[in-house]
Amino acid sequence: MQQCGFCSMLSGLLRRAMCISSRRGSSESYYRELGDQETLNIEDRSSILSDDSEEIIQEVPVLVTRVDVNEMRIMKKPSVCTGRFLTMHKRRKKRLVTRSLRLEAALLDDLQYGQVQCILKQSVTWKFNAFTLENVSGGRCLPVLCVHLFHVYGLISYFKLDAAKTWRLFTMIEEGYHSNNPYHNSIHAADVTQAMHCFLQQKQIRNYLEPIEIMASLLAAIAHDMDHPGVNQPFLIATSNHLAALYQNTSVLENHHWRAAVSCIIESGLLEVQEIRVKVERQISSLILATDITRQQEFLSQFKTYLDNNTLDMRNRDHRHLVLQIALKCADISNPCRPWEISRKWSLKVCEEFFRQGDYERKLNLPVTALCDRHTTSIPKIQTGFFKYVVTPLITEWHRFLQNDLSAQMLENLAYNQTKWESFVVQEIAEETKTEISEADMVDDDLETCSGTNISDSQEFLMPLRRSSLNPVKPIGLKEQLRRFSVPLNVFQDTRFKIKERSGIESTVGSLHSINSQVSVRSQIEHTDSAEKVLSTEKLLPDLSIASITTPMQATRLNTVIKEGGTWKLVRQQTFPPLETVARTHALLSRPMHTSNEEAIYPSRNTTEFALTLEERLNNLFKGTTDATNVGTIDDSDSRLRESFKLTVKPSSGASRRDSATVGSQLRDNLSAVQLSSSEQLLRRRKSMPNDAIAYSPKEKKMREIIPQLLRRTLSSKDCWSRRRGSAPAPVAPSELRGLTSLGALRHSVNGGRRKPGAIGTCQQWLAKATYSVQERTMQHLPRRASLPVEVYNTSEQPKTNEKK
Ligand SMILES: Nc1ncnc2c1ncn2[C@@H]1O[C@@H]2COP(=O)(O)O[C@H]2[C@H]1O
Ligand SMILES: [Zn+2]
Repeated sequence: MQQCGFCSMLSGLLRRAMCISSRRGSSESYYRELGDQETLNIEDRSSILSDDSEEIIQEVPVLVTRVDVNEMRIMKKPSVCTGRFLTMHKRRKKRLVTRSLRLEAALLDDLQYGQVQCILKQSVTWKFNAFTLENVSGGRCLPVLCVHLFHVYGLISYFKLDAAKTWRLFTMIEEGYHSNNPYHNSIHAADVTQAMHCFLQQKQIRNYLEPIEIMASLLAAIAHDMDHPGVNQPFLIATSNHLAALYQNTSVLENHHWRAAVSCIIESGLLEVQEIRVKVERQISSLILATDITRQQEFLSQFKTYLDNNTLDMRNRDHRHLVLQIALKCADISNPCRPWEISRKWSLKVCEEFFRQGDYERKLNLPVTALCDRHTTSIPKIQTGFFKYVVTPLITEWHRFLQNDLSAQMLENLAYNQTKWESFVVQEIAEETKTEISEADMVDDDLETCSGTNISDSQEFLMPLRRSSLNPVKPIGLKEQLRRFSVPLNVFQDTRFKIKERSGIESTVGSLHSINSQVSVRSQIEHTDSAEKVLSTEKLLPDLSIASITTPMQATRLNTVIKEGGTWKLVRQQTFPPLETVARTHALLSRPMHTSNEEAIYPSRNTTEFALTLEERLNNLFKGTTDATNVGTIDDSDSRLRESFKLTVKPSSGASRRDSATVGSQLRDNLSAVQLSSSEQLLRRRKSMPNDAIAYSPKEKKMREIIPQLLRRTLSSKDCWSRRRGSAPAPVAPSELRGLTSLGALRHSVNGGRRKPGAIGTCQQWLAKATYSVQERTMQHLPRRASLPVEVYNTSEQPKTNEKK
């Protein structure tokens, strides 16, 4: 149908504006243009637009953004232009009411169709760059890639999928990713999906797969990290996140990812045929569960056995499934195998996420996970370890299976990237040695200065060391800031990291963004650290994305998976600040001398009150019986949880004091163990203060005698010095000092009082080392922070804790 000049201009404008509504959250519009049935059935109300007002042209952005449909009905005369296009744009216009083009004018051009197509053409090559697709698709790389792949495989036509529903599903999954995660966001999902696509294209796999397996594999890759909170499983357990309770501390994240995926599939209504849906869901679940990196050894040895014995038969469904599991695992950790430019970007992002977790742990007074401690480890060190112990063993086997150009390319890139990071480690060590030598000189000076003073004054003896190493002077330049992140200088001296503006710390490529965030996170942390002597609850809230993992909408969706048709409700739970457990409250009440931020925050909370609240919450949680769905484990767990809840939640819980204390209170225990009644004064006391101004208890006196001796011994033995990055080595206190030094150790992670982990030889050992502090915490049965898991588990059958990632 021919359109008048005005109409074509208007339609052009509105067509472009429609990109906005499809940008985030309005899943259907993008795909409506493909003409699904629902769209074509729409009542034609083209009459709301007329062709007679010139001023409408200038006002279009305003009309589109501000005027609602009713107003427009009144304003406009019947239009002479009718037809499909106008029908569509009227529907879209509704959605646009809430958007402001003036605020987001740039979005008009954000979907660059030509460029998107160009990048999508590369989606079968290993050099594919998900970041580029993200840029040219206006931040929508995941659904754009997925729709493309579903077309490439002919899945839409084979399964007769509704195009709008398909788009909707991908949008829902995309929204399920936390865009504020540096690493676990929808770009990572797109990257893994593309890697999976590359693997599925290999003849050893492609020739044997059934369409349903292809669809399940792609969907599993797309959704494999859905709703990832940006922290690992041990963190969720330690902070008693509701998901840890829900999934019984076992593959918590993976369990959550697959359930989130299935809930989206159900809600999108994409797979209407029950039989297909059930099959797909089952496969997705098994594939996503296999991505639990702590289970790598298990899968790898199984795969190895087949390869060693040459018994892998791709005509066998189970064998095929194992290969798909391995493929997804490889895809998930394939970023080290990408070309250096892309790989480096992922490395920075994943480490940034780790370091953020470390910052949260520090803020929460939890032991800082070794891998996440920006003060004691570095990006190159993390990368070399991960590449060597986790990626290489898996990709080597994968190459043994594929034996083709793709796998050879992956291994080649991996080796190259590993060499790069190793060279940075070498430079880092050289830098460190230089710094240590110069700082050791300073320490010598300090010691000389101290030599005339009373050596028995342990606090003063500690002061110069702690001052220099733990409270470094605020950096001024970027170089210094980066140095303190333990990243070798030359990583950033690379032209890619050149700074355009000193103040803005802008880089020539986006990769510096992550470094900037590190810098900003770090400086933020430092700022708050120094600003708050006493942590308040609000300040403890580290990040909304973690605090509120599972948004109300997602929770509603998940309920359909967890308890289909039941009244069971997964509620959004505020994880931070941790809730007080009954036992914790009891312990606090029984020690009125101790003050904590929790006490300050909840002064009126008493045991019974809290128990009731908790009971109410749990009753809500377990209310109603349910139909068994495909998630039987949860059904089983419900009754167990309910039972154990009855057993454990009693107002006067007899839990031991140690069990009930938080890490924070352990610090207080340490202090009280040496009866430092005036500990705060002691910590602040300066040399100038006369010694006899404080009356020491016998224990404290003893400590004051022992500490200098131990310190002297420690300082004279270089071996005992922990290697701190970029500052004077701080003494590692022997076990006798544990009580006191844990104050500094836990807070500042100066390897304080920890055993030196043994040599690393396997993936498991590396992972164990990486999450060392968490393991230590688990092994010592240090108290978990308050909230659900503590109450709901029967201590006699405490579930096995999986160290995840
Ligand atoms: N380049 C990397 N360096 C260190 N760890 C990584 C890297 N890439 C992936 N990982 C970890 O490996 C895990 C694989 O599963 P996830 O994607 O859930 O989370 C990933 C990270 O924790
Ligand atoms: Zn992942």
